[in-house]
Amino acid sequence: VHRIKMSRLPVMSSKRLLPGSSAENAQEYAPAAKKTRKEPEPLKPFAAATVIGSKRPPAAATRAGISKPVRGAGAATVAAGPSRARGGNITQPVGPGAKTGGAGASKRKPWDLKGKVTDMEVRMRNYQTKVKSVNEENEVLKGTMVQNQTRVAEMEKELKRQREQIGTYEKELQVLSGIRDELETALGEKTSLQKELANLEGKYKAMETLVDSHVTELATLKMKLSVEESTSARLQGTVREMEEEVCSLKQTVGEQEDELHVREMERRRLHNTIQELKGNIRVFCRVRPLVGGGVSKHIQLPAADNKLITLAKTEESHTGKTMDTQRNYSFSFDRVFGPGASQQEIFEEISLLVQSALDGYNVCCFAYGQTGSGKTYTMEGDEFSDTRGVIPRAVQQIFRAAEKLGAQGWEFNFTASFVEIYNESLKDLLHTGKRELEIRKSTNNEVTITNLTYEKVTNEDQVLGLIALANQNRSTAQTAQNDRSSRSHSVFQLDIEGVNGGRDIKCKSRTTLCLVDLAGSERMVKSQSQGERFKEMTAINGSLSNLGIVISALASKENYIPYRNSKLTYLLQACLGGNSKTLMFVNIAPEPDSFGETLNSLRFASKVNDCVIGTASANRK
Ligand SMILES: Nc1ncnc2c1ncn2[C@@H]1O[C@H](COP(=O)(O)OP(=O)(O)OP(=O)(O)O)[C@@H](O)[C@H]1O
Repeated sequence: VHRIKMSRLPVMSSKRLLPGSSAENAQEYAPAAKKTRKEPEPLKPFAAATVIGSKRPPAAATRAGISKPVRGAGAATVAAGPSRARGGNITQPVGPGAKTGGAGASKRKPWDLKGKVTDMEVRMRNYQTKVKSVNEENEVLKGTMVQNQTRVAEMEKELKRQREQIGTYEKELQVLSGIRDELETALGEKTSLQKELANLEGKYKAMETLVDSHVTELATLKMKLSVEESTSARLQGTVREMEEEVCSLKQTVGEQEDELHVREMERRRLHNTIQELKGNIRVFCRVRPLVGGGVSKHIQLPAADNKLITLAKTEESHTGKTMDTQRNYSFSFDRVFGPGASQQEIFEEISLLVQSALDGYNVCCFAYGQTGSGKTYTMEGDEFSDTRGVIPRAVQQIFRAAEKLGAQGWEFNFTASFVEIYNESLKDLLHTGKRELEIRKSTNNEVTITNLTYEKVTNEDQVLGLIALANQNRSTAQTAQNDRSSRSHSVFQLDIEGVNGGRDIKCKSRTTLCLVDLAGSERMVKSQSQGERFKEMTAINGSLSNLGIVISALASKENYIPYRNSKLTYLLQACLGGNSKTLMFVNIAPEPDSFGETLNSLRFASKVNDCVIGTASANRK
């Protein structure tokens, strides 16, 4: 308030004051008037502070100056008023004094120079005091400035340190950011691991449940086991008893096996004796039924005897004066089968002979007779079980008997072959291509054919398959040449090799079961036979008559047996010798117009029947 009043004073006084003094007053107070309108300068407060409390510590003033310079200045300026007011002789004379002085100056008489000088001296002293105070303020400010400069230097140092610190922090921050990234990755991993853990925990729980159930099961099983163990202990006792029993039974079985073997050997001996008594070559006669049914008048088969057959022929009187005469031709064979005999009946008679093949004897069975007399039917038969012929039945019997003998320690190997002899040349019926076949005789008198298929067989079905193949190959050849099968011999051979290694005596046998379907035996009618037919007939007749010759040579124990005169006898020599059992079927056609051929066949068969070929001995080593 005082300052405002003071600032207005020079303005008012300028109009009133004398030119000389008013200029000084104007210079003195004009800045003060400006100061009230302008913002206070920064250093003012310090001056004011120094004036108000010069005894106050400079630090407080410094702090005030640094922190709030503008406001402080304001406060200091306001505070300066009273201090000046309290200054006594400055304010009093300037305020009221101004009024007074002004009034005094204006009231001083122009001549009152002394008064004016006094006023001027008062003013002068005021100014001096003010200058002194300003100088003191200046000194304080200088000190403060030095302090501030030191402070600024410190601050700069601090700033620099802070910056370095910031740099360090930034680096640390970078490191920390890296660590943060790692942490984030680790966190991600942690999350996935937590999930996995949760999953595993679930599984673990499931496993625990499973384990619990297994533990329960185990407990149950343990209980069962203990029960079983006690049962087992009981059973072990029983087993021991049974083992002892089995031991004694084994001993008994061994003894019985030995006995069985002795009996088996005895059976074989007796079987052979029976065969010998029956003759090593036997002839069965079989009469085919008439094609249209009915009974044949010229063939008589006495009902009481199944060994006789009589052919009756009525001869007309040439002159007509005498009665017609009847000639009977009677033949006796080991067995005669009438037209009603079944395939089964036929086989029963020869099954004993087939058994001989397993007992170590060569066996040969062949069918002789004119074309259409029933040779193929007898040997092969039809494919149905009831009408099956000798070959399939013999094969079945052989394999069944071999299986039974297997229980007594016998092991058998079988080899099958099927060959056709046509026009004195050989054909492999188990092979479709053409091959050069040659009959060879080894040093140990074994007869083999070079290039022939010898098929290893282990069961009946395999053999039947081979027979079917042979028939197929034979019928193919038949289509090329009419009625070829009637004009060729077919020879089925089953080589049997048996070993009994289980006993002290090693029994080994090698035999052949030979089943032959001969060519038609009808004689050659010279006028009708020409070219190929003539050649065929010559070959057939030659081989069949040589068969007869060989058999009678064997019967009369001649030194030389002409086996090599025909392929048939050469091939069958092992089965026709003294070491074999031979069965011949003579097949008869019942038609009257076959009378001549029938008589011829029966005569041939009768000759064979009369032969007694030496005693056969088993092929055992
Ligand atoms: N005992 C029989 N019972 C019924 N039918 C038979 C009998 N014997 C033969 N036959 C029939 O007579 C016909 C001629 O028989 P088969 O073919 O066996 O004579 P084959 O002597 O073998 O003649 P080939 O010399 O031409 O071969 C055939 O149809 C056959 O089925």
